[in-house]
Amino acid sequence: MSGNVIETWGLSKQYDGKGGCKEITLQVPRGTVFGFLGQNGAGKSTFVRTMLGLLHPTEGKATMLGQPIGTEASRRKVGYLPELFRYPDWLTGRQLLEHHGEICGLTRSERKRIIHEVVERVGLSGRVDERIRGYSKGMQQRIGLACALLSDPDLIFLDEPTSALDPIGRKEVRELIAQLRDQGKTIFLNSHLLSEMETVCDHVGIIHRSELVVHGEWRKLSAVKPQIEITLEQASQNWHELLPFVTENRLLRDVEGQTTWLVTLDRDGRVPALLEGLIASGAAVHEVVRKQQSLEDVFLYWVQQKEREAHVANHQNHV
Ligand SMILES: Nc1ncnc2c1ncn2[C@@H]1O[C@H](COP(=O)(O)OP(=O)(O)OP(=O)(O)O)[C@@H](O)[C@H]1O
Repeated sequence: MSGNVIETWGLSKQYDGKGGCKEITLQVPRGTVFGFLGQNGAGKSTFVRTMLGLLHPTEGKATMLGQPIGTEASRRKVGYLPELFRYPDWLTGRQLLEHHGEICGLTRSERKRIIHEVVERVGLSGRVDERIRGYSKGMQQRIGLACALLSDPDLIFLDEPTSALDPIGRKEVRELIAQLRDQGKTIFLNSHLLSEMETVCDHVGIIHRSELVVHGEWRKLSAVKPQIEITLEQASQNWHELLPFVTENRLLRDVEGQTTWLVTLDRDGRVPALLEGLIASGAAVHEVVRKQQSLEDVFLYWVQQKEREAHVANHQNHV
């Protein structure tokens, strides 16, 4: 098996030729937390459900843990927490886990040990013998997470795992995800909460209008549009016009003769030329700070890029 736990080649699942996900070619490396990002209706759930064999692809192929999707072997070491799944609420948390454990093929003694462990892990100790009917949304999400972990999976799909949790619960789930990754597990995470994804994900894939726009280590993807915060004195009014690689500039502060600008460069590696150009124009450079882009910046950049490409293609088709 390669170092990738998920590999897809032109995988599509469309509904009457529309929507869903289209021609997705993607690799998810083992031992990573992979964030799958997209707006509502972008195609995230369709992709996950197709990988899990719950939907049949309309085109392309894919493997999970080295096995073709749709087979029992591909799902054997996979856990899945669907978004806001409704569990039979007359059961207690423990009864639900017992049922899931049986389905996973765990023996009675394995169930006893593993249920104890996962309940501790998801922070439900002391509440597991209560009926699910009385659980808050956050507790229901925790019991769902416990179900997803029962079979000690190597690959875990979590669909919006923290949407119903309070800030402390979210932090606990982030820590749990990091622990699972440290044990060598791979976590495939669907979430709209980009600020949360940013702290926990190493790799991301961005899906827009059913198509994968880009995927990889998100901090490398952020290098596409470097931004610098720079503080100057005696800068000429039009300093940025003299430097063609400065694609955008915004005055952030003007304090006691020093102006601070947010400068966007056309590509990486331009900072020495920026400084040379500024000094040659007579400006004194007081401070240069590289701005780390947020995952939201990265997401918006790629989605807007995709929209621009679609607009140009549409325009050309109409000429
Ligand atoms: N059963 C279906 N029949 C027809 N169209 C569908 C079906 N399921 C999803 N779609 C369409 O496919 C597209 C992708 O939907 P999907 O649920 O995969 O998106 P998503 O990214 O998971 O959205 P969300 O974040 O809102 O859950 C949408 O346009 C949706 O309307």
